[in-house]
Amino acid sequence: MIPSTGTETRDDSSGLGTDLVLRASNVSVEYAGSRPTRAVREVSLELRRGEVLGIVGESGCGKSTFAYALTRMLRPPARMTAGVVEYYGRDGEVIDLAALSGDRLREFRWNKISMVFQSAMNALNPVTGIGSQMDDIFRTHRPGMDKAARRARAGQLLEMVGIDPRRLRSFPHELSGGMRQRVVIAMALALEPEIVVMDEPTTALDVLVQREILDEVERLRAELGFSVVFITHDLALLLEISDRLAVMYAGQVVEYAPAEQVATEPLHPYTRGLLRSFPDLRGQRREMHGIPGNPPDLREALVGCPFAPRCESVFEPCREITPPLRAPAGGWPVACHLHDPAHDDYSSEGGR
Ligand SMILES: Nc1ncnc2c1ncn2[C@@H]1O[C@H](COP(=O)(O)OP(=O)(O)OP(=O)(O)O)[C@@H](O)[C@H]1O
Repeated sequence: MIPSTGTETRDDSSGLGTDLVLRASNVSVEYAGSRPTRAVREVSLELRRGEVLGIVGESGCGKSTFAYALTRMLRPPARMTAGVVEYYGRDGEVIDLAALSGDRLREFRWNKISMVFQSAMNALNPVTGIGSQMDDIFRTHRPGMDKAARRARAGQLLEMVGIDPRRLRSFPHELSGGMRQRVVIAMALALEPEIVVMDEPTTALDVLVQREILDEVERLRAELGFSVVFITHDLALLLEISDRLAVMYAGQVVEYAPAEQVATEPLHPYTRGLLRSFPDLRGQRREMHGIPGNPPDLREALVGCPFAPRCESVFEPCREITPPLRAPAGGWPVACHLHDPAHDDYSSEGGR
């Protein structure tokens, strides 16, 4: 067991603590089948109190599967085949999520960690009013609350995400997509969790609504102090909202760094490719170049660097040796031979 971090300090004035709240160590997930899909491969990430950790990568690189593993929501045929996910409480308690089941797991999920998915419609029950869905959360998890208190709190939560509390009487189909997603966010925050995992929460919405909701999430995070794991394929967006960023490719983390470092000096050729694939949100126009080719089939055994077939800087070791995620001197973790001093001879010969 990893020791508790209860002695670490916290800077409450900035709202961004330095202590851990969640740690994934060497997590691997497989989808069973005649040829199993190794969707997540030995991923280790840490989430600190109050921070936004962004996870980015193209479709199919394992982001959602990892999010499900973090929240103990994997369902067969998915199975966590290795690794540990641990929650670090404020009081120094450490909980291995694998040890939770039944009521304890349900309780943990709403009280400590909650999840917001891309499709609000899937998260809401279409035949039940918003008010009664919110009421259910309190009835289940706060049995001491009476009806009036539950109703007042539900109204307060809607107001918090910018929705008129009279909407408690509405059904999901009577709300716009943006409003539904706000309702889902309000529900995720209902029990004041310490961690909110958001998987493409605004992708289905138009750009203006997306912007409003992201501003709202940022405001709430500053106010309530929860941590966010934010998953998307949109790197430009993540650079704006994240403190740190993990870039995933083929089930692995290939770069893990503070967002401003990724924005200004990305190390991995894949990260550089992603940066070139999106327009700059700060208004600078630049030509967009997608990354040619496709991510590998995760049912195949991968030899060497999984990005090598698409990499503009590929050199000798890449096709044979899988680069480990390692921080070069003065740098941050990156899985690329270009940044491994052992290969300096090759990489200086034009690899970059
Ligand atoms: N239910 C499933 N059964 C089998 N394989 C699956 C299942 N769900 C996902 N996969 C596979 O797992 C791999 C990772 O998928 P995952 O959805 O986690 O990636 P992602 O990065 O979140 O992509 P997206 O952005 O499209 O959601 C892919 O190869 C995908 O085909």
